[in-house]
Amino acid sequence: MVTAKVWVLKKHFEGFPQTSDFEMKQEALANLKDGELLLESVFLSVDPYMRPYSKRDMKEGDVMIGTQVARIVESKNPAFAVGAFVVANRGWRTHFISDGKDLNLLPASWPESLPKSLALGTVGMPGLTAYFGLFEVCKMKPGETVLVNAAAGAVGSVVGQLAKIGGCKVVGCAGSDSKVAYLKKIGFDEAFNYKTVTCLDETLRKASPDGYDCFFDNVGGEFASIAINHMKKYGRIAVCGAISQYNDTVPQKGPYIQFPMIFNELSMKGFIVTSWYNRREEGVKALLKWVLEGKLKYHEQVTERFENMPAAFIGMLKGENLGKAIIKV
Ligand SMILES: NC(=O)C1=CN([C@@H]2O[C@H](COP(=O)(O)OP(=O)(O)OC[C@H]3O[C@@H](n4cnc5c(N)ncnc54)[C@H](OP(=O)(O)O)[C@@H]3O)[C@@H](O)[C@H]2O)C=CC1
Ligand SMILES: CCCCC/C=C\CC(=O)/C=C/C=C/C=C/[C@@H](O)CCCC(=O)O
Repeated sequence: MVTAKVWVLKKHFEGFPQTSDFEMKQEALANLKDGELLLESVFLSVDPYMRPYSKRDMKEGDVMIGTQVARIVESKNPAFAVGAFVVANRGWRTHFISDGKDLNLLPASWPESLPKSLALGTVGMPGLTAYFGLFEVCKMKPGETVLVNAAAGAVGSVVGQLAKIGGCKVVGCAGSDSKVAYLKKIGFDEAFNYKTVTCLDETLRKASPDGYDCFFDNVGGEFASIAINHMKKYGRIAVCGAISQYNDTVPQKGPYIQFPMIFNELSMKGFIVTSWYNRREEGVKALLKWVLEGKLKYHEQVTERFENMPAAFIGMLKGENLGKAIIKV
C-alpha cells in the first residue's frame, strides 16, 4: 500500500497566503484495478493562477490545485509503460492513481539531456501561454514593438524571446536589478526595474518613443493603466493576468482606460491558455525546437523537497523567483 503526502488548503487565503493556510496530510492509496496506473510526482509547479482559482474553485480541506511531471511506477494499463513520464493536473501530491485519461505523455522527442521540469514551464503551460498569447492574441508582426511585464517570470521570459524570434523590438520590466540584467542577457532590447524607476510614464516613453504595437499584460493594475496610454494606433493588448491584484484584500481602483481604447482603436483581449489546448502539441513542438536550437533560453527557480511547497508558492507571489518556480520532490 502506497501512502501519498498531499498539501490541502486548510484556510482560504486572505491577502498574501501564509504557511498556516496549508496543511500536509497523508493519503493511503488503494491497490490498482485493471486499467489503472500508479504515479509518483517528480516535479511540481507553483503558479500565480492558484491564488485566484483557489477562491473560485476550492473549498477548505481540498488538495491544492496544480500540475506535476510524474513518473509511472506501476501500471495495469497497456497504453502506459512503467518508467514513462507524464504531465498531470492532479494537485500538490507526491503520489496518485490515474486511469490514464488525464495524463499527457512527454513528447517521444524529449531529449534525455533536457530537464523534464521544463514541461511545467518553458515547454509547458506558461510557455504555451506566451506562444498563443503572442501569435494568436497579440498577432505580433516582424518589426513591431512588444511590451511585457513580469518579464523575468515563467510566461514573460518566453514572451520576450518569442517576440525576438519573431523579429520584434522587446521592452520588459521586472522587480529587481538582477532580473533586469537577466532580461538583457536573454535578448530584451530594453529592460527596467519597475520598483525603482522614478516615473513609469517617462520610462515607457524613453524605452519606445513611438509607443508599443503589442502589450502582453501579466500584471494589470496601475502598470496597465499607464502602459495603455503608450499604445500605437491599432495596438493589441493580451490580457494574460493581473498578478498585482491577486493578493488584494481591497480591490484596486483602476483609472479610466476607455479614452486610449477608443482614440487608438485598440484591441484588448483576455485569454486563458487552456482555450488553445486543442493546439497544445503544435505549441510544445515549436517551443521544444526553439529550446534545442538555443533560441529560447530558460531559467528555473528550483525548491527542493515537497515539504517546502507552500514557501515556494508564497515566494513566487512575492517575486522571489527568476524564471519558472518549480518544486523538486
Ligand atoms: N491567461 C492565462 O492562461 C495564464 C495567465 N498567467 C498569468 O501570467 C502572469 C505571470 O505568470 P507566471 O509567469 O507563471 O509567473 P512568474 O513566474 O512571472 O511569477 C510571478 C511574478 O509576478 C511578479 N509580481 C508579483 N507581484 C507583483 C506585483 N504586485 N506587481 C508586479 N509584478 C508582480 C513577480 O516578478 P517581478 O520581479 O517582476 O515583480 C513574480 O516573480 C500571472 O499574472 C499569471 O496569472 C499565467 C499562465 C496562464
Ligand atoms: C483578479 C482575477 C484574475 C483572474 C485571472 C487569473 C489568472 C489567470 C491565469 O493565470 C490563468 C492560468 C491558467 C492556467 C491553466 C492551467 C492548467 O494547467 C490547468 C488549470 C486548472 C484547470 O483549469 O483545470
